[in-house]
Amino acid sequence: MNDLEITGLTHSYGRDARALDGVGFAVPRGSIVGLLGPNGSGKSTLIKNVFDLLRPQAGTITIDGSPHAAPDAKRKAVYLSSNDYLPEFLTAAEYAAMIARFYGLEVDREEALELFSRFGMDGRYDDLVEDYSHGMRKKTQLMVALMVRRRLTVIDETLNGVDLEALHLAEKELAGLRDEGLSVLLCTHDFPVLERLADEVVFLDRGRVVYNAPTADLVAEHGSLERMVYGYLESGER
Ligand SMILES: Nc1ncnc2c1ncn2[C@@H]1O[C@H](COP(=O)(O)OP(=O)(O)OP(=O)(O)O)[C@@H](O)[C@H]1O
Repeated sequence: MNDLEITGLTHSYGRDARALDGVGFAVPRGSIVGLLGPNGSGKSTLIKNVFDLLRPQAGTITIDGSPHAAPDAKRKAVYLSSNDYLPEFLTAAEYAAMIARFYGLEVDREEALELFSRFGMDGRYDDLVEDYSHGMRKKTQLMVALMVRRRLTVIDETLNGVDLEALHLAEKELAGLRDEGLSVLLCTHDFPVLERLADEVVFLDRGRVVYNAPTADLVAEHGSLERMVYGYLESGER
């Protein structure tokens, strides 16, 4: 069973070259899949298609077996965007309650406070987002996703900008989601994080999948994910 399955996904903006050109891969249930690619390779376009913010021009996307635009599919996935935009006029508690309500859930305040404390934000849960630093906003996005614990969590470079301690904790929390049988699509350029955490890696370039294999196989073949990526980019294969 796949929590996310993409086949033949194609997307062009206007008449320019295709941002996505027949992309296909899956996020198997209970796994963490890393999504890698240089700037402009199509990662954000792919994620926007998955969350129905852009319409696929060809191809299919299913979430837990349902077409991605269906309400039941949307309820099963949560998206952490690469920016740190949060409603400034809400407290984190109000923001968490609002996101939870989208999924028909209620936040357990004790659990939320405990999470905030573990992520180094003790006593800040009822403060306005307006007063948060960039890293605190990124951590808030992550913690809210951990509170709602959806079948599929898609992280678009959200971990960039959090401090080392929070990153370490985030890795443990994401591994915890996997241990519960939930899935994560983790878009990051942090090669060591992917090598530690991702079961599989998808490497995109110019809207096409270049590599899609278990991380251990890619590391065994290329020495490291970093060498795989830079080796490919420096080669004449592009
Ligand atoms: N709104 C848009 N209008 C026109 N072209 C776009 C638009 N958004 C993205 N593109 C183009 O589509 C291609 C893929 O962009 P996309 O943002 O999906 O890549 P990315 O892998 O997420 O890049 P980055 O790592 O820089 O965030 C690029 O060539 C980009 O210029």
